[in-house]
Amino acid sequence: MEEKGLSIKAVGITKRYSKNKIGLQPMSMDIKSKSFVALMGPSGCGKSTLLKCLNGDNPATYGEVYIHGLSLLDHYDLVKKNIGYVPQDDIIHRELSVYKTLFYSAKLRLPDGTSNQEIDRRIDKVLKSLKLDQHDQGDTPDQKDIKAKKVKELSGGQRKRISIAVELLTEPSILFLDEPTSPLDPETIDSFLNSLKELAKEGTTIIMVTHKPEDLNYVDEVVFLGVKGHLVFKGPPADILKHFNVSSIIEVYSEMSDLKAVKKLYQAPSDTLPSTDSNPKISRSKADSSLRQLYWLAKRYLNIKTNDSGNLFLLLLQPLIVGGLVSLVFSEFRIGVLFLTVISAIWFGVSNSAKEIVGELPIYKRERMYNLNINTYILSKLIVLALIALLQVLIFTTIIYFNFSFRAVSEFPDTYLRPFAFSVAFLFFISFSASLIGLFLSSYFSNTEKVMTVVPITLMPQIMLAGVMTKLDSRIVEILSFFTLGRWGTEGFARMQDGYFQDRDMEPESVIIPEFNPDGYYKNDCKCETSGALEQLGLYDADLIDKGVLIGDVFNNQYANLIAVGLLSVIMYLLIFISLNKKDSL
Ligand SMILES: Nc1ncnc2c1ncn2[C@@H]1O[C@H](COP(=O)(O)OP(=O)(O)OP(=O)(O)O)[C@@H](O)[C@H]1O
Repeated sequence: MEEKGLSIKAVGITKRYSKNKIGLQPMSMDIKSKSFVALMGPSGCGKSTLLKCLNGDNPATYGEVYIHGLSLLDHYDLVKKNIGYVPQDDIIHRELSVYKTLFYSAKLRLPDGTSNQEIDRRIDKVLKSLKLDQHDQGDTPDQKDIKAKKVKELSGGQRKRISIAVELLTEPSILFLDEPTSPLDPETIDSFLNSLKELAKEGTTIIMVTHKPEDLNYVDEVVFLGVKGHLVFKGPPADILKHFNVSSIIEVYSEMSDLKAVKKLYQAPSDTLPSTDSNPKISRSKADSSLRQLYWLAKRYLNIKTNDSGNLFLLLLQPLIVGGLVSLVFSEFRIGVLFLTVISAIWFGVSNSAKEIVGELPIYKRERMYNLNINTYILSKLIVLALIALLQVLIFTTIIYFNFSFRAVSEFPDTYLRPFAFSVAFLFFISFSASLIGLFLSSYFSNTEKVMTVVPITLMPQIMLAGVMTKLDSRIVEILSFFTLGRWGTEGFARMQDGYFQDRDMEPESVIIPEFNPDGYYKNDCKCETSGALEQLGLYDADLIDKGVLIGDVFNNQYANLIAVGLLSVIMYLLIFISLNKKDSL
């Protein structure tokens, strides 16, 4: 299949989406090395679909694509590093500086052991080749070098070029660009397309989706698709008007939006189709070195978080506000304080993580195509989110601890949140586990709005099934509560508080959180045995234990709570993995 001078050979490729929806009609094409190709056609005709079939992002249902003579499906792990791809969305983080964006991408993509000097050399080279090393017009000499600017300070066109620069760092032999000129003004388009033209001359084959007729002045070839994924033209730009017998590209667009006209000009493949069997999914190899990748992913993520100082400030303000409110609302230490402490820890975890994957989905997908390992990606998120959760829980617990040690229940002066270090550790575990819930939502849904709609729905059961609002007295409700952190967290935290006092052999009347009724607190002489925090939760319906639905003794210890939270975390981790894995190839 090796054919000299060819970068891409597509043989009888066809794309069908689910429900047999047509993506591409059968087509074949050869794309020569070092050529600059424009891919055009009316909206929705299948340009992005063709691009994704050629680069492996979403492979063809039937037919074969060969990259430098190697089958894309059979040798994906070999050929993927020759491919650069910038989808329609930017594939860079807005909070990082341009230099850090390129530096981390190089660390994540280039082979282990590439020196920092080599990385700097490549960064300078790609910035120069995309003409990003020059100051903007009107810049004063003391204005920031582009490398020091944050991505969010750049114009749309500059951002697009930085996305391309990320791809060029690995010196790919083929570059796929999906509508790179859309956000550019005419003057910038000229310098941008000239720089792509030079890149092609130097050896990079470029396939670029575009809607702009002017872009044809810069390319060597045009591939034109008509509606419903029909190939209708492939040739030099100078021939296109003659081929369609029209006087402007706009007329080509209007003709090729009509299915009848399209069918007349459709270029069906002449080659024998290699197979009519459905293509298998592309298999992706593991990362080069998972530990090294984990280090750079976590470092980049931490850098993104610390660079976004406004958001970091709000994250740390949360425990101050919520802790302050709990202190304000409760005049004494009651079961409600324990409950709200646990619910706050859950809230911190879920809200910190809910946007973290969905918000960078195009970046994740692109890096996954290249060499990203799903486990290292999830772990890198968890490391940084754990750090944030620890800080939040520490601030929150400190507020609760000091406030209620001053304002313990008047008749029971020993009653306030303790022991401090264990409380922080336990709440951190709950918050960390809640981060996994947030990450799961973030990995499952395809946009941030959906995730934010679902977050409150996820939190409600944590509140309702914790056994504080009401006794869990039906079998189904009790069983449902097993799947919430609210239940295991509140119960475990209550048990920890009770245990502390029991271990200290304190006077019975100082048992933590005396039960409150409208006439005051139960005193030792009438109700001391049921005055523990755990007893006040509506959990463990004795009836259900009698009937054998619950195994009372097994659940009745602190470890059971920790194990339950641990198990929920493992389930959540697996769900995140499955959701991310499903995004690989649609
Ligand atoms: N993942 C998908 N599942 C189902 N249908 C899809 C999917 N992606 C694209 N399509 C459909 O395939 C057709 C071609 O879409 P595609 O995005 O390739 O067109 P396009 O020419 O790139 O459009 P535009 O110029 O608007 O970007 C459209 O009808 C689109 O709705």
